[in-house]
Amino acid sequence: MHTQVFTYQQEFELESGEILPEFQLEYQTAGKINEDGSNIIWACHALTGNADVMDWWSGLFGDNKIFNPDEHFIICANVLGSCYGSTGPLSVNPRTNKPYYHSFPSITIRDMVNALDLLRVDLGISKIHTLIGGSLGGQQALEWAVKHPTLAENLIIVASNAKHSPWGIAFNETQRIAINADPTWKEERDDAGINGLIAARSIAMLSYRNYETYETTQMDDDEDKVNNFRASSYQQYQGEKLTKRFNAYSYWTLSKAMDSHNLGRNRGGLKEALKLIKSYTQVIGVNTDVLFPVSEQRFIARYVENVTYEEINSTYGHDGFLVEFNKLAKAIDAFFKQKNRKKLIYDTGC
Ligand SMILES: CC(=O)SCCNC(=O)CCNC(=O)[C@H](O)C(C)(C)COP(=O)(O)OP(=O)(O)OC[C@H]1O[C@@H](n2cnc3c(N)ncnc32)[C@H](O)[C@@H]1OP(=O)(O)O
Ligand SMILES: N[C@@H](CCO)C(=O)O
Repeated sequence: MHTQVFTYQQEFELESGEILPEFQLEYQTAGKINEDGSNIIWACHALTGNADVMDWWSGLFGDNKIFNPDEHFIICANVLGSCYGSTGPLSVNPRTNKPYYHSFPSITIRDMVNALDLLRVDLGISKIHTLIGGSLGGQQALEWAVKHPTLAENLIIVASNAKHSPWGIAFNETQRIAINADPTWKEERDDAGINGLIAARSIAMLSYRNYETYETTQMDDDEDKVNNFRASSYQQYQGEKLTKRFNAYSYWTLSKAMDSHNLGRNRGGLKEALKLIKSYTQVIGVNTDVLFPVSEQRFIARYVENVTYEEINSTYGHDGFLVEFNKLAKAIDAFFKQKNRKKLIYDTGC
């Protein structure tokens, strides 16, 4: 994929009323936009993902895959607040010439989408063939489809929700409590709260997987064991692994953004907001997802007008949306082949 950076050199007002003096988004593209601009696939990434969608969603995006650079123009941008080239807490605040660190403002899913939309306009993109996202990425895609009902012809939402749940917020808060308990978190340095982040990711894994996943992958063979269990080293390993590619500030910022997600805010409620979506929509749930349970995807499907709902079976829980490539590809293929689809190509003009 081809990596580029979009810089918005004006003040950017956040939902909170706070101002970012400017921001940048790192994004990656593959393939070429066709003559009538009808082949654009825009992917939105999850919490710790990045713009390289052909890497983390390699079963769906790539040569000979359902979304491929021969047929499509594929684009994915790293979200505002993250740490893969877009403006986030470790970026230098142009007003102080120092990293933002703890002074980085709170951002919401709407702020993320407003930033993505400025990138879209800058690229002269007025219609999207398919807007797709999972988890936090699905929250962005839904928000974008509500904000601009005629932008995307197709909308694919995987393992996501219309409003973040008390259960999801509780998981996120518990992870932030772990970060806050790290004495270094109060400091102003790149790796502040890093041990807290290890604990946070370890806690998060329990919501991304489930009892059966651990039974299947982390059962010890040695029945005589009383210590050093596989499940323990797995939790340690996953926590430490994240610290090699993420920081506690972005983790905090993005988990707070996830908590903020509510399509119905200032729109007369969730049902009214979901009814605004005009895209052909496919909502996909993973049957064992305990973090974004299928009741949340069914709720979305109940109120969006042109919608199909698909549930995939997986032992992976929430992370199923990142690993069950064959099942996802099959479901998406069936969605595109649905009969009686009217041709709906929108053009918003830019
Ligand atoms: C620069 C980058 O890395 S970009 C990455 C972009 N990130 C994303 O896209 C975020 C989304 N991705 C994810 O959340 C994850 O990668 C997933 C869900 C897709 C897959 O999770 P994984 O951690 O790769 O899979 P899984 O849970 O099976 O764990 C496998 C790892 O745990 C290790 N492991 C498994 N069991 C144990 C154990 N008992 N003790 C210690 N380590 C263990 C494996 O050796 C393997 O290590 P590796 O990742 O270094 O190869
Ligand atoms: N494994 C995913 C979980 C959030 O959906 C991630 O790290 O982004």
